[in-house]
Amino acid sequence: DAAVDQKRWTLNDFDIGKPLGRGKFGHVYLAREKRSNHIVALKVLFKNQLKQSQVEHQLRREVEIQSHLRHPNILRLYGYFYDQKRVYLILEYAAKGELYKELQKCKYFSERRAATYVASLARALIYCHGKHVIHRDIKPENLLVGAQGELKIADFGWSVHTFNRRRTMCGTLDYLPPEMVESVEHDANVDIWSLGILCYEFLYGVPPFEAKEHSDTYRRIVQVDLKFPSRPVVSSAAKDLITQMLVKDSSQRLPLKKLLEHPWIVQNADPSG
Ligand SMILES: Nc1ncnc(NCCc2cnc(NC(=O)Nc3cccc(C(F)(F)F)c3)s2)c1Br
Repeated sequence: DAAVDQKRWTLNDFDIGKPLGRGKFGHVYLAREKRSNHIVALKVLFKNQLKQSQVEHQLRREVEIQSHLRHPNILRLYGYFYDQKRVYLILEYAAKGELYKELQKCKYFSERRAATYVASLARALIYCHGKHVIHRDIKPENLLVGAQGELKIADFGWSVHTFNRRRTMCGTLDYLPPEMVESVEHDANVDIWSLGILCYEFLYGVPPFEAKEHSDTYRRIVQVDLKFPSRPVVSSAAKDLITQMLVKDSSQRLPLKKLLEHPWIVQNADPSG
């Protein structure tokens, strides 16, 4: 493992395979490291785009944060290298791809599948918070699925160490808690809010505060305008958990450790995760 971290990688060390997906800043390819035959995902980022968006510091922070994280539900970032025009991230390959595509395909998940995902995300976030790392960008687009169907949190491009909380606005509005939307001080409890949003979206197929206009989404978030549709039918235990997570006062949100003891999780989550 040390070899992986310290080695100076170049593109010649890899055979490049099929494209896996395209992100805002560049494409991801399947790749095989020639010496070890180890299969990885290679994310290619263009330096001029990173410069234009002034996110180089975020990328450095992501690489730094990810190099200390080891958890079955967190996608590994093995290392990085760069050439004249590009930066390459060497990532763990998630064989079953992007979760949001799965959610689009089956509209919403069963309560057992949703609870299993939420429990494994809670365990990954407990691990991150234990290392003073908050992800801040938990949403379906940043979740991947491993070969055994296990969930992997990816893309720590917006994560921070809690001692230097930032107020920059992040990605889509839907997952942001009131304190970030109102851009006041925020802490690890922001990830509890986003996990609550995710749990709702896993069960209903749409995030709870979705609206046509940004301004309407903003208002619904800060007012915590939480409504549960009559279809699909969802258990009251699930609604109770979501209601305990989507609380405006971040200190009153259900702690992640308590989430793992909630009846809906205990009765529905597959312990193997
Ligand atoms: N099947 C698959 N198996 C493995 N991976 C896959 N896709 C890549 C998932 C990612 C993991 N980590 C990432 N990190 C970043 O993208 N970081 C990033 C990018 C631009 C700017 C910045 C910043 F500069 F703004 F921070 C930070 S993308 C797929 Br599909």
